[in-house]
Amino acid sequence: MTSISNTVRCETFSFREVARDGAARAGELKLTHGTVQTPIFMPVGTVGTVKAMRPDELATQVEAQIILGNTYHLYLRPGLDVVRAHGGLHTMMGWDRPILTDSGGYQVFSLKDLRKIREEGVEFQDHISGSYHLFTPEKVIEIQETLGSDIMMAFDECPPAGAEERYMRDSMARTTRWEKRCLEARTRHDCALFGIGQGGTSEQLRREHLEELAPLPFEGMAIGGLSVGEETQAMYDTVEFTTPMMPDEKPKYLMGVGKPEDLVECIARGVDMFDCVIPTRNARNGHCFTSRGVVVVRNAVHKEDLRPLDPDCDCYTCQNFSRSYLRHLLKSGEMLGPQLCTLHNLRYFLTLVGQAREAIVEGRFEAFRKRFHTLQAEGGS
Ligand SMILES: CC(C)(C)OC(=O)NCc1c[nH]c2nc(N)[nH]c(=O)c12
Ligand SMILES: [Zn+2]
Repeated sequence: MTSISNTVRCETFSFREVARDGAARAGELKLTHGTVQTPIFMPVGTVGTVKAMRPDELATQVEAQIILGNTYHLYLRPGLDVVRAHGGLHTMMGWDRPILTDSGGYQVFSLKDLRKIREEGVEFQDHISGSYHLFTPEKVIEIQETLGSDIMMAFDECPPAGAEERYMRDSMARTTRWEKRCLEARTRHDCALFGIGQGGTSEQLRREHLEELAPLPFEGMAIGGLSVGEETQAMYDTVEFTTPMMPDEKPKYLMGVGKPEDLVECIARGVDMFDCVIPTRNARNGHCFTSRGVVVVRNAVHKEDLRPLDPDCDCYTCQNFSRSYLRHLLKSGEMLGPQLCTLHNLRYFLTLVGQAREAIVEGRFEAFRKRFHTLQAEGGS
C-alpha cells in the first residue's frame, strides 16, 4: 500500500528485460517519444543543446536514442515562458526522440553558499542574474512537465561527499518526503517519473533509503550521490550492492557516470542507464575516447599522424579525417575541432553500450568485458 494519493502514472511507459547475462541485462524501454534499447548512454544537453552537436547528426550519425536536459538551467534560461511558447523542449531544440530531465537536485546543491535548504524546498540565488528562487518538489515537477520531459527526475538532495551520518540520515529522510511530494504533484499521463536513492557508499544507508523508495509508484529508479569524488572501486562496490536492492522490473539509472570503463563495469553490475558530461566536455579540448584507450589529439605526437582516431570506429570523423588534421583544428581554435571530436566521442559511447547489449543478448558479456579491458590497455597516446 503506497502512501501516495495521486493516481497519475505514465501510460506511455513500459520497460522489459530482454536478456540477462550474470548481473548484466539488456532491456527495451518504451517512452512517449520512442523506444530506447538498454543499456544506454544519454548525451548531456544541459541548456537545450548537446554542445557542438546538431540534433539531426546526433540522431543519424551518433544514433543517440535519448538525451538529458536540466531543469535548473532551462528554468533560468531561456525560462519556462519561452519553452512553453515553443510547445516544449523537443520542438524548441529540434529533437523528436526521448529526453530525460534532471530535477536540479545536484545543480542547485553545487551552488554551495548560494542556497538555503528548508523543508519546503531549496532557496537559491541564480548564477546568471543573481535573483532569488525557491525550488520545491511541486515546482520542479511543473517545470519538467512544461519541458515535456519523457522521464522526469524526482527532487532530491545529493549530500556533499564525506557528509556526517547524522546529516546523511536527515537529508535522505527529507529527500524521501520531497520525492513523495513529486509523485503527488504530477499531472501529465505521458511523463514518467524516476525516484533517486541516496546514501553515499554505505550499504546500510543505501538499503534504508531504497526500502522507503522502492514501493513508491515511480516508473524507474536512479542511484544518486555517486561519482561525487569517491574512489572508483568504492563506486563500483556501491553499485554492486545497490542494484539488487532496486526494483528489478524497473530501469536502473546511475546518474553522472561515467568513463567508458565505468560504463562496462557498471553494466556488469546491473545498471541500465547512464549520463555523463565527460565525452562532450573532454572532446572540446581534444581528449578523445577510443577502443584502444584515450587519444589526446592535441598532443604534439599526433602532429603528422595520418591515422584516424580509432581504426574500429564507423563515425564521420574517423571515416574522413586524420589525427593530424584534428590536432591542427584544435590548435587553431577552429570550431570544427570540437565538433568532430564531440561527434566521435558520443558515437564511441553509443557504440560501446550497443556492443555491450549485443554481447548480453548473445550470452558472451564476460568475453566482451575482457576484450574491452585488453584493448584499452593497448593504450591510446
Ligand atoms: C559530481 C558529478 C556530477 C560528477 O556526479 C554527481 O553529482 N553524481 C550524482 C548526481 C549526478 N546527477 C544527479 N542528479 C540528481 N538529481 N541527484 C544526484 O545525486 C545526481
Ligand atoms: Zn570515430
